[in-house]
Amino acid sequence: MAKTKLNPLGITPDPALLAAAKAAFAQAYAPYSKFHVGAALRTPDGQVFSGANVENASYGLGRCAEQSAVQAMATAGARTFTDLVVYAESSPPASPCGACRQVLYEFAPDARVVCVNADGEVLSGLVRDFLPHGFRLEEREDGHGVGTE
Ligand SMILES: O=c1ccn([C@H]2C[C@H](O)[C@@H](CO)O2)c(=O)[nH]1
Ligand SMILES: [Zn+2]
Repeated sequence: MAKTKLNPLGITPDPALLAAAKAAFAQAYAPYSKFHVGAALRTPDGQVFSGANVENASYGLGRCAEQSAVQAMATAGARTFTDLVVYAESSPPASPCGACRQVLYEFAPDARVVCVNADGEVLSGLVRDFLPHGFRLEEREDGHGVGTE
């Protein structure tokens, strides 16, 4: 596939991850924005975790789909992922917000991100492309937060 400005990785979403992201999308709780999003990621050993956006009457407490998926992964004991698919029906596809980029960067700065919509439009990049100079324990030399986890 030819690389485009929005899809520099020149990739299409993994079918299993796309199916999981669509299933999560169907469960999104977004009565305020009406903007449904589903996300699914795969760990190096092949486990798939998904999440949807979950909003709140106290708007600022809403949780994005990408963060929901990362929370599911971490809660299951997994600590990194190789691929993330984000599904929404917008054009261009939903792109992870700044907060999500930092949450993704914590666990998988080198993961591939593929954002896609119902028409198959793709927005892609590595997590580190979405968040240049991200803040991460392993990449710091000042000993910040070095612990046992
Ligand atoms: O990549 C994105 C972009 C937006 N949202 C959610 C946040 C909010 O619930 C709604 C509108 O921004 O969509 C996500 O979950 N992921
Ligand atoms: Zn977000």
